Amino acid sequence: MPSSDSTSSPRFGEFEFVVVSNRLPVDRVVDADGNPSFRTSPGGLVTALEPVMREADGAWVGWTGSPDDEPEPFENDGIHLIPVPLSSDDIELYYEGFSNDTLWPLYHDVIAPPAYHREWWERYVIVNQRFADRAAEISAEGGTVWVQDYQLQLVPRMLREQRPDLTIGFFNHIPFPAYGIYSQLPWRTQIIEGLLGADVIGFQRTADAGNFSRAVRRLLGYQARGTVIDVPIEQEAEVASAKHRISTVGDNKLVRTVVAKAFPISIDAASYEELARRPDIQARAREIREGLGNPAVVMLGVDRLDYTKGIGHRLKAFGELLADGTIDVEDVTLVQVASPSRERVSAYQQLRDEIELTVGRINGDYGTISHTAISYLHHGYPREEMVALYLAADVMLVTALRDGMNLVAKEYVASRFDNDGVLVLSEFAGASDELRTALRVNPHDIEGLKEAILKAKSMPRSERARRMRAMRKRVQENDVARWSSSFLKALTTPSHDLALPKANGPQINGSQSTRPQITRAEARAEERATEEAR
Ligand SMILES: O=P(O)(O)OC[C@H]1O[C@H](O[C@H]2O[C@H](CO)[C@@H](O)[C@H](O)[C@H]2O)[C@H](O)[C@@H](O)[C@@H]1O
Ligand SMILES: O=c1ccn([C@@H]2O[C@H](COP(=O)(O)OP(=O)(O)O)[C@@H](O)[C@H]2O)c(=O)[nH]1
Repeated sequence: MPSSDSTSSPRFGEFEFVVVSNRLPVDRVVDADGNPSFRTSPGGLVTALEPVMREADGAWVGWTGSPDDEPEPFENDGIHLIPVPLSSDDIELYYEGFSNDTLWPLYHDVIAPPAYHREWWERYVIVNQRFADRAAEISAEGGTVWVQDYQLQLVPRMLREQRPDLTIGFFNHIPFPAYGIYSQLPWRTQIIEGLLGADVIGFQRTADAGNFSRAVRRLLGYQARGTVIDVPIEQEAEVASAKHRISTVGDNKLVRTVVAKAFPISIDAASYEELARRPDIQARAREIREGLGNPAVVMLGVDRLDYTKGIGHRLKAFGELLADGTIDVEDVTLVQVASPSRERVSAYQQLRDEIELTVGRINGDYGTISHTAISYLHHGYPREEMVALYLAADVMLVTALRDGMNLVAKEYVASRFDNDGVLVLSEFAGASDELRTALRVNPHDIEGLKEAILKAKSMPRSERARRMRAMRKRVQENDVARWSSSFLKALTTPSHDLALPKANGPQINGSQSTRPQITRAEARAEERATEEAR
């Protein structure tokens, strides 16, 4: 595999295409003799990027998931994996602290209070620099780097400072909050500046992209019209190396154009359908129902045990329906998978206690010897078991209070090749922008949630099929391969071709500027559309 030799300090690495994410897409496996090794984990992102990776001989930079682990770069399934070490202190301060106890609650509309600690921020900067240095070291001249998610928001700028020759993309998998919330962050300007190092910044929803552009206008005063933001040039080198994104505005001032736009992520829909059609998985789905005592209706929730997922609201609605006798424990069972997550962060420990107390109470109050109201599973399951659960479930409950996308909703739809099953979907999950024929709910409205659960339970077959067909079409058409290809296309397309109408712009180097002009009315219309999408 290509490697950079530190003794000769090459200016450029050899990889034309590099993905950078907090975690590498690998699982640690230990063989019979106790020897550890890594196996590529079959996530959607890997599936989507595998063909691009192979074609471009790409590399993936990230953490292996274990503290103080620094294996040599290795190759797996045609992907070069470049580990970045994180010490126990880094994990505590950068990952559990700043990423998951500051940014995560802040970006999810302060459902839980974010904690602001200068020590966490300082480590976030140090660790981001480590990821940026590694990516800078291995990227080929003029290559493309795609940075993933909120843990690494400073990487784009850090990378550009070292390597202005690179084309840099960033995708934010979680929401970007409204300015009134975002502005709490003591380091709000540094984060925005970090992100603006990218050429294209992708968000899950149009509303997220709008929130980001407004934050840029408020904090930095840069022009942000439509999906294009003008960023003043800082380095001469940028002008030569990023020609297709350089433009002039106002008094012949040079700017670099940055696109901030929605690219809703998806799943490898075909692979879910393939699994769902397998006889052994269908047999497992029947076995699951039998194991539950063959209730007339099986409801399902699948979430990381996270306060953003609205598990408590779902349990409250379900418990009240049992309490008022509208549903009967003999007829309806709720299976709740709550996979362990971020277990050292106190908000997550507290949530686990609350949820498990509630489940225990509901089961104690309404369960019978032969029927349990809630089958609660604090485990993570492999994909085959997930699909069996999706097939076994008459009703899928996704009641997130705020969620970037929620892939579970899309996986349920992709698995239901029988055009059956009802999806109850929170309007606060990114998926609700696309899955318009789901039963959409506001999870804070417990009465509304109860009504939706009852409606789902008794929905006629023809209506279930009509709604499911429309959602399946959407998920099949907009799968994860489309997501990655549309993002990468945006990254290599001049910004004016992406979003804005053509107009007569100023001249640069004797040629037409790449920066088109839009009228005030067009800018206002774009703002209105963004507000409406929210
Ligand atoms: O790595 P962890 O701390 O264990 O957390 C798991 C991942 O959770 C987040 O997922 C988000 O991305 C999904 C795909 O785009 C999206 O559907 C979901 O709504 C988001 O919450 C997180 O963004 C990842 O970085 C974590 O690895
Ligand atoms: O026991 C489990 C629970 C969840 N998942 C997967 O974890 C992902 C969860 O993604 P989502 O976007 O719904 O939420 P996130 O956890 O990323 O916030 C989905 O692909 C699920 O199939 C899984 O493989 N096993």
